Formats: sequence, structure tokens, C-alpha cells
Amino acid sequence: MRIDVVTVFPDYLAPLQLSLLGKAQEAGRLEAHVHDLRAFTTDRHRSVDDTPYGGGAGMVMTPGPWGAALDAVLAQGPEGARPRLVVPSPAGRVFTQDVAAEYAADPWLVFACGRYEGIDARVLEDARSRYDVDELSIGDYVLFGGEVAVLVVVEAVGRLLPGVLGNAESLAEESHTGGLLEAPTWTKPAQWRGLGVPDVLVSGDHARIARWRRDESLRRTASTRPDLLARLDVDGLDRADLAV
Ligand SMILES: N#Cc1c(-c2ccc3ccn(Cc4ccc(CN5CCOCC5)cc4)c3c2)n[nH]c1N
Repeated sequence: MRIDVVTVFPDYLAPLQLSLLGKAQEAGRLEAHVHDLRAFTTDRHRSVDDTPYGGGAGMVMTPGPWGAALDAVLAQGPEGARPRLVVPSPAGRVFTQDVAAEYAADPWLVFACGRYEGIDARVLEDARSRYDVDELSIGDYVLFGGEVAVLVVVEAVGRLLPGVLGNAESLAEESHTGGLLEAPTWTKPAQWRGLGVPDVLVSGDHARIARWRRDESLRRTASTRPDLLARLDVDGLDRADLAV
């Protein structure tokens, strides 16, 4: 997978070089390019924003540098390719594990990181002729800009790429895969500050352990995220059993 990120704060994306995402790049599983939007400005002040038409608080990012940046990114990719352009925004569709899985199947993701009060609407309108544009929100709160959202999305998507996560089995058991929260976990020592480990987990009975973890997962989901449970048609689930 190739990802390109256009931003006025390239240093915000430095974490992409760390940990498993950094290793994925070294292994050639992920190719990340960060572009400074100001490199595509033409005035001596290298300006990227201006006052909003119709009035209102704050500033809006001007279309010129964005158009040039998105043209340049496209020119660096394969002839005729039509990448997905992901535009983080408070007004975007909510990013979920299902969206991460959708993105993980894309060969090329381009991220446009807005700042101020957002990007001139014509940038996305113009981009739709050569990108699949997707406005995306990582949650119902307001950030300063799109960079943090890109880090969230790239980490969630990167984990799903083949070979990036050492233990791919864990993907099947973790929260939001299959729509439930994962069960609590324990490791050594067997006793810690007077607290032990559930007997079933040291029973060696793997079928019983799997059933116990499933029950704990259902109980935790019913208690913490009943909204997730409502969406699921869990086989043989007796919701009365989950009264918590
Ligand atoms: N993903 C994600 C995000 C973002 C996000 C993503 C990208 C940008 C680019 C700029 N900002 C700041 C910003 C602040 C306020 C507003 C609203 N105003 C717009 C003008 O009319 C009045 C209302 C918009 C933009 C961003 C925020 N926030 N929360 C998420 N989950």
C-alpha cells in the first residue's frame, strides 16, 4: 500500500516512521510520502488560507495550493491510477473498523490534512474527477486539524495489512472485529497485589477458555457498548443472560 499525506505540518506525521508502521515501511509493505502544502504555494508569504466568503469566524484554506499538491501527488503514482482521497473532517462519515478494513484493500490512499476551519469546498469538488473522495471523521469531537486523524486511520489500516501485525490471530479476537469488545486479559505473575487470575485461564481446557472469553466479551460489550450489541444478531444470544 502507498499512502501520501499533504499537510502544513509534516512533522506531525513523524510517528509514521516508528514501531510497526516503520517496520512495515522497511519491509516494503507500506510506502509513506509526506508532502508540505506550502511547497505548492506561489506567493512570497507562502500563504495557504484566507477569510471565508459569507463571513464567519476563522480562516479557510485556499484552493490553489491544494489543487497543485493533489495534481503533483497523482503524477507520482502509476499512470491512470485513481486513488482514494481521504479528507478528515468533523463533518465526515465516522471511521470504524469496517471502514479500516475497506481502506486496507486500497492500493493507494491520499490524505488531505486541513487546518483552520477547513478546506475550500471546490478542492474536493475538483478532486472528484480523478480521486475517489471520502470525507471522514474519527469521532464526535472537534480537533485543530486532520493530522491526528491521519495517524489514527493509518495505524488502524496498517495493522490490517498482511504481515504487519506479528500475531495475525489476535485480529480475530480483538475489540470491534466481529462487532464485540474483547475479553479482559491477564499475564504473569499468577498473583499480583493479592489479585489472582481466573481459574479457567490456567485450566488448559482450550474449548472452555474460548467459551469463557466469548461470554466475557458479550458481558463487557453489554455493559460498556450496548449499542454494538444491538447491531448484532448474535447466534443463540439470550440477552437476559447479559443483564449487567
Ligand atoms: N477527522 C476529523 C476531525 C476533525 C477535524 C479534521 C480536519 C480539520 C481541518 C480543520 N479542522 C478544524 C475545524 C474546527 C471546526 C470546524 C467547524 N466549523 C467549520 C466552519 O463552520 C463553522 C464550524 C471545522 C474544522 C479540522 C478538524 N475534528 N474532529 C474530528 N473527528
